[in-house]
Amino acid sequence: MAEFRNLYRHGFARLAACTVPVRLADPQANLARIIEMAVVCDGRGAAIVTFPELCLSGYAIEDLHMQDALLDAVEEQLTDLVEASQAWRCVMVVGAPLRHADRLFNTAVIVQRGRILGVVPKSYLPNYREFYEARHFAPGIGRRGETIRIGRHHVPFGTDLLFEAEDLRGLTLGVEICEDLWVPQPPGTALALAGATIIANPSASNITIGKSEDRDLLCRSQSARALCAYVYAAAGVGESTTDVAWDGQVSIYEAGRLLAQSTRFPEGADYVLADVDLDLLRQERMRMGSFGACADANAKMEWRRIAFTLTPPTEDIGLRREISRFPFVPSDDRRLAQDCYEAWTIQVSALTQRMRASGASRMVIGVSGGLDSSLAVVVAARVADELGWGRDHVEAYTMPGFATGGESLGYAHALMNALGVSAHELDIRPTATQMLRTIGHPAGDGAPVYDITFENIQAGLRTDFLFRIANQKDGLVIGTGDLSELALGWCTYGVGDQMSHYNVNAGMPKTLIQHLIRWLAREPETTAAVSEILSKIVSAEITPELVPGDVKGVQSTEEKVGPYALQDFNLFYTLRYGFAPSKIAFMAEVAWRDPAHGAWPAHFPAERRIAYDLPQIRHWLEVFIRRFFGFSQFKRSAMPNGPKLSPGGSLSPRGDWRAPSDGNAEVWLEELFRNVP
Ligand SMILES: Nc1ncnc2c1ncn2[C@@H]1O[C@H](COP(=O)(O)OP(=O)(O)OC[C@H]2O[C@@H]([n+]3cccc(C(=O)O)c3)[C@H](O)[C@@H]2O)[C@@H](O)[C@H]1O
Ligand SMILES: Nc1ncnc2c1ncn2[C@@H]1O[C@H](COP(=O)(O)OP(=O)(O)OP(=O)(O)O)[C@@H](O)[C@H]1O
Ligand SMILES: NC(=O)CC[C@H](N)C(=O)O
Repeated sequence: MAEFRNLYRHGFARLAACTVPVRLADPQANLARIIEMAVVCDGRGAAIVTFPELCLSGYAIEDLHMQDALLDAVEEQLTDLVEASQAWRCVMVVGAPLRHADRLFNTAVIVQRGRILGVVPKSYLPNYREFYEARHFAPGIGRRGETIRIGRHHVPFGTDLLFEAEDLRGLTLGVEICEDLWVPQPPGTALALAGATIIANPSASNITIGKSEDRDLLCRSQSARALCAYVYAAAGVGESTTDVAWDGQVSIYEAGRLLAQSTRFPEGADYVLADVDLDLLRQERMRMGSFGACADANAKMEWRRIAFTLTPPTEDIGLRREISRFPFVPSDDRRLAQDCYEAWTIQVSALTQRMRASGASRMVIGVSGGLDSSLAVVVAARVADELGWGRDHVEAYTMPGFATGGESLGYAHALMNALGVSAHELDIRPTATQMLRTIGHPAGDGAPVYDITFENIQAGLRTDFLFRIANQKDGLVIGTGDLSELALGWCTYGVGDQMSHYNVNAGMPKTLIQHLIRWLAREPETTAAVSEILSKIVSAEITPELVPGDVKGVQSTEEKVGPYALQDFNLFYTLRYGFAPSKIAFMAEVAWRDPAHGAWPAHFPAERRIAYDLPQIRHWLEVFIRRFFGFSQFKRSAMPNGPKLSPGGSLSPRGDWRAPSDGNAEVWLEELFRNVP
């Protein structure tokens, strides 16, 4: 179990960004601080530990950089660092001034397990405003394929170095130094295109008002554009304040997302750790063919790939990374409100366009009193407003069947009335009974045989009625099935709720629908009557109501297909990143095992803040795999049009997800059974 819970086993790698107090021009004192930090970070299981620019000598020491006594001392201390590093697994990136080819370079020295793996010189030297680096250093740009001597070590030197872990898929390190990130074409871009997944930036970036935001923008955008992890370690305490000041901020980013950041102006040494997802980076690069095309266009350059063996930890060392319980739903209140607004606006604008373009004059919709059709009818009412139609152009039908509860029926009527749409009740039972009898089904004569045929006849007749009413009234049938149901195949195919003329909910995961309805209920534009009924609907149990309740209580959808919270989690990581089931299970356990850990989305009811343990996670993931890969693709391959909503993906065969309708789930099940205890 400890092995299963090890982050390295699931494609994560722990990175550290450190700032250490420097003593100006005192490499021995500085090495002592660096070693203290390395011991801490290595002990916490870090694979790569990045220190600030020129931290062995101090950055802001001006012409002292040209003193042989200092430069000799730097080399001596580096030799000591190499010795000390035999005790650790981590790769260290340490800033040092080094002499080479009759010049002085501002470099990063990459050290691991008693070996200097290479030395990367700073490509671009700032020599403007408060910076005078060109007075001391030679630019590293264009220096490739060289060897530098440090004490008795002869090691690769240049901007052409990539450091690759032989025993951890996807861990390739590239290094650039401070100003390198400020230029239009940072060396890190070429490094990433050549395969670096992690860019380390040892930096000495003095602080001025507002500069921390500028750095954040640069790091974040570089990590997004180059699809990499970006580690930024700035110099802080002890740097000379002769003319400037330092804030020692260290940060770790991944593909546009800030993973960890220290507070600024620490009093001494400080560090952050974050676990980056190497699978996510690899998957994103593989998926976005444009990344590969850009790499090909830059393929002229030659690279030296320095291999090293990491021997990552194998025990449970936790996961230093926030995994949201609801990947489709942000926890942050403002972000969630913004996402709900956007989802709602996308639905309204998409359906408005389709109504305009089709020439139809009405929307026909089945309203059950459940979540999906409630959202869809509210959208339809708003579309009627947008089109200047009057809400009577929304032909809403509630169609009680054999299992419709009084509560749902009441909600359906209340919602239709509160919205002011054309409200109808159409009892499908006589037709359904007739059909059951005609095909010789025992339920036609009242026998309690509640099988799939019994269920689907009801779902099918509702659809049949809606389509014929649409013909009769010049309307389009508005579909209600959501993304989560499509993922699970939880709908009745063809002659059933799988089909419509346009499905406004096709891109909407169930976990987001609940929040969107809560958000709509709170919106100032929503009338009190609509708001009240929406609040009731969102609190009710999710059920298709196709099987009479007196047989087995309310027919609970989640008892059958699993909690939507988990199934949306499974869907997100399967669809967006193609992660293996064992990795999804590992992440789900981190997210779900402790209700007290991590943020819940705002307004999420306290009584629903529950935990799932690994056996439950494994069980429902198996159900997901069987339904998603093994069963339901034929329903998606034939699905009607509807807008993509979430960056997590859509399931349209014309959009994010194409798959064979006659596939199977073997490879995923086998991986799950083999790798999840
Ligand atoms: N690969 C494939 N390619 C083409 N056709 C394939 C197929 N695999 C099965 N089929 C056919 O499809 C049939 C199965 O599909 P289907 O007829 O849809 O039926 P099925 O998926 O078995 O049942 C529908 C399920 O969805 C639930 N439901 C229905 C309506 C609404 C909601 C809701 O909560 O919103 C839930 C309902 O409770 C029931 O459990 C098979 O019997 C077979 O005839
Ligand atoms: N009693 C009903 N009256 C009218 N339409 C219904 C009724 N029951 C189901 N439908 C239609 O079939 C769709 C699927 O229904 P079902 O209730 O089985 O699942 P659901 O996904 O939970 O949807 P909802 O949350 O809208 O109930 C509904 O969205 C609705 O359009
Ligand atoms: N050390 C450096 O390269 C600092 C330059 C960088 N542009 C900064 O302003 O922080």
